[in-house]
Amino acid sequence: MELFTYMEKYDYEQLVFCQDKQSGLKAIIAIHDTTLGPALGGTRMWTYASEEAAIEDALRLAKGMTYKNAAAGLNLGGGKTVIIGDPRKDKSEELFRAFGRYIQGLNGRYITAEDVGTTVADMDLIHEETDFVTGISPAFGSSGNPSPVTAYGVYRGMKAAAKEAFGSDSLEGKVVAIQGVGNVAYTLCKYLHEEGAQLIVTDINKEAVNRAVEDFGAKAVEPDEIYGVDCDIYAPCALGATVNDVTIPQLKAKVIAGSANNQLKEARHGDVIHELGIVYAPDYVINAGGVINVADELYGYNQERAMKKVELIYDTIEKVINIAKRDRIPTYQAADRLAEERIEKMRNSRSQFLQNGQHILSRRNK
Ligand SMILES: NC(=O)c1ccc[n+]([C@@H]2O[C@H](COP(=O)([O-])OP(=O)(O)OC[C@H]3O[C@@H](n4cnc5c(N)ncnc54)[C@H](O)[C@@H]3O)[C@@H](O)[C@H]2O)c1
Ligand SMILES: CC(C)C[C@H](N)C(=O)O
Repeated sequence: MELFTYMEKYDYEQLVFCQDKQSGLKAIIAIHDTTLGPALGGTRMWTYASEEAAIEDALRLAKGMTYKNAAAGLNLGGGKTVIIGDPRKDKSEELFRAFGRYIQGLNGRYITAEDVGTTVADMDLIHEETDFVTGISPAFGSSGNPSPVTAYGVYRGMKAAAKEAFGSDSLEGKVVAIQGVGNVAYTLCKYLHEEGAQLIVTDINKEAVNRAVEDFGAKAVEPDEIYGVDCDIYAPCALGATVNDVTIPQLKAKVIAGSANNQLKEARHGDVIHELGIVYAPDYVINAGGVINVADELYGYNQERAMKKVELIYDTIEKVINIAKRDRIPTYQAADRLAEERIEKMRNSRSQFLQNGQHILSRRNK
């Protein structure tokens, strides 16, 4: 990959390579856009097939955070880190503290949090070296694990999408097919069960499936059966790219609404489901609950205030659907339009983030 050509094409600001021999740290911090404020995005720890694959992932995820944060109405830009390593074997205090020092070196241009492969305990170690980390333990007055809050946002967004598809936002009696019942989807199942939805679940982890069956009376199916089940709503909550040429012809759902990042394998799959009349709740809009929650730490964390903001994902999904109808475009394009318009409108107020030398983060700890 010609890095500068790529960065110029998609307008990335900065790419930081971090190497620490003693701890084994190899990390890439990608900062896509700080027009709206400092770049906030999680740290993913993963065993990548190659260094190029890790760089590509960091770049792609960072740009996704620019759009997620903008569409969520946050005054934050987009960035992301990937740490190359196996989260089951390669974690250590030295590694996360070394990483924390690199973040500190960016002096607030980038703020991190959890992502796939990292936990609250890891964020606490990073916090030993820097204040530019969120999703740390409630013991520090912070917000902790973002997953349950992400689930609440997905639940709210699913209701808004259901309203468009079925004429009512009630999920009572609706059949929801959930792919992956991990951290986010377990709590999502709880909300759906409480509202009287019927659940069909799958996971490659049998324990996770059994828990959903026992706790919420869910019906279990094999992983490759989930796409073709009779259901009203398909909720991808495991991997990306599950809306593709192979799965779309199997889908019976009228709504796609789940937590996974990058659900459409390619943009054109968003066009195909639009043509089929499926209401798609764009992934980065519906799964913004976690980032909205951790971002509230920057103002001194208040759970009630954060949950109120997350509740508004319902309204944002409605707004996206209305833009899609108004402009006769698929919802994934409408979401991009919403995010890009906000960034453009705010571009001129950029200097205000450093007005009188005051950074947005100076509000923290007050
Ligand atoms: N945790 C958050 O706050 C958050 C925020 C935004 C987006 N997301 C996205 O939501 C998704 C779920 O996140 P999570 O934190 O719940 O992760 P998780 O790892 O706890 O859960 C994912 C589950 O999917 C299962 N899975 C993996 N491959 C599968 C397959 N082929 N078929 C069926 N199940 C499979 C795993 O066994 C696991 O139980 C991820 O894509 C993540 O990027 C999470
Ligand atoms: C900042 C994090 C809580 C963000 C989360 N990992 C996401 O993809 O939205």
